[in-house]
Amino acid sequence: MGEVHEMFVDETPKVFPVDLDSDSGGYQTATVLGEKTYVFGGFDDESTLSIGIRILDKLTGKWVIPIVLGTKPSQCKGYSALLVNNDRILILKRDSTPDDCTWFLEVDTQFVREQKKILETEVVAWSKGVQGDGPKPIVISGPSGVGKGTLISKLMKEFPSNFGFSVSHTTRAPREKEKDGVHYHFTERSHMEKEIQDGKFLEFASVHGNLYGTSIEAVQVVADAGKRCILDIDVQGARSVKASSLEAIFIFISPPSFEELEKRLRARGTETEEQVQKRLRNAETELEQARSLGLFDHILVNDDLEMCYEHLKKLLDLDEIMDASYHSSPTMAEHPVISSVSEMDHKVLIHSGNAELGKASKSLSVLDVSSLKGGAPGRTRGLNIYTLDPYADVVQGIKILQNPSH
Ligand SMILES: Nc1ncnc2c1ncn2[C@@H]1O[C@H](COP(=O)(O)OP(=O)(O)OP(=O)(O)O)[C@@H](O)[C@H]1O
Ligand SMILES: Nc1nc2c(ncn2[C@@H]2O[C@H](COP(=O)(O)O)[C@@H](O)[C@H]2O)c(=O)[nH]1
Repeated sequence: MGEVHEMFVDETPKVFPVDLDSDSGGYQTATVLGEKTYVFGGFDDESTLSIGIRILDKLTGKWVIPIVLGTKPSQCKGYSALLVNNDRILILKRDSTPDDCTWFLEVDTQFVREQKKILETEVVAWSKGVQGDGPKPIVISGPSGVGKGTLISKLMKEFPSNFGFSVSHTTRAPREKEKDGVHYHFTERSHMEKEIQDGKFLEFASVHGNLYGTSIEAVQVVADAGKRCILDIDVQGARSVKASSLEAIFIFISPPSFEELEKRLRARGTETEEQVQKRLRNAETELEQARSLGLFDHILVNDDLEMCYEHLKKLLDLDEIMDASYHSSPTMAEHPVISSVSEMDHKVLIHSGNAELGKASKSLSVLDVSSLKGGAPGRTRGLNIYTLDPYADVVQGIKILQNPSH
């Protein structure tokens, strides 16, 4: 056995009730990170907890209501909260199903820091935990007319429950068969510019004379549906995503020749001659950038459509996706009654059990948070949870000391 660490298991939760003000309701918890204390909780009615958040800044002595990004967990009867990795608070919902039990409130992750800069105020972001290496979002780029949309449609049609399309915003006018909210969110430039300023976009770019962008919500909606997100964005957008906290796979679709690209773009018949010329000029730059930037993980040539589609499926490892644990959350008991959580060396010890049911109901799980991936917007992947013998003294290199007061 390797080195044995001592871990003191404190049966009292690492969260404490806070008396804020009378109208905020009963159960609240506080977690301290540096000069800030994150307080959340509060009952909506007598039995369920809705998680509202406020921050006490020790330096100013003032309470701040942060901007809360992401989809928050549904109401619950209680929760345990614990700061992990010094950048997010792990929330374990009590009496929840395993796939809705593990959440993170990101308070100082890369994504949150970026948003704080943009919004110039306090920001926190919710992210749901998923076990294992759930598949990454897919960014598909390539010149206009190369067939990105055609390939994505095929993928969504064949695997409707696996993939979800990130519906972008654009200031360009809708084409004849395009539907608002399905193909794009068609929007006024001034409105989109305001939303960009308000930090609602993960990325945006001026493409062929119009503004296009991926909102944080567009990505979140797909993750909330338990699906793998596909983004159809230009090379500038792909660069922004690469620089952001969204971990994705980057695929560039290339035409077999420039002549063929021109032919497809004209045959589609959706652009004016002037627009076609502009798109072709931009295609040259995009093709050049795809080769030189080292941004893309894969470059696929879309010559024969069926062949290209087969290659796409192969590189996305679709067989593996079918088995992937993307939909599953940590393997904890159904509706665990968590009695305490504590952390050491990126391992969170979770004691569950029901006092009324006695010893037999006790269980001890370890949640390894050492290699979390992704996060808001979307999902926190890479959770690893396993169950231990709650009465063992030494398990997996951790010496467990029971709290003498219990
Ligand atoms: N392999 C292929 N061979 C021949 N035609 C193709 C092939 N792939 C797509 N097309 C056709 O090319 C045209 C452009 O395809 P599509 O609209 O999917 O391109 P796109 O890359 O999504 O363009 P944009 O970026 O402008 O949205 C369509 O008419 C489509 O049917
Ligand atoms: N940077 C972004 N580019 C986007 C986004 N949505 C679409 N696009 C790209 O725009 C061009 C033109 O699209 P079209 O529908 O007008 O033909 C194409 O290359 C798309 O990939 C976005 O959100 N961000």
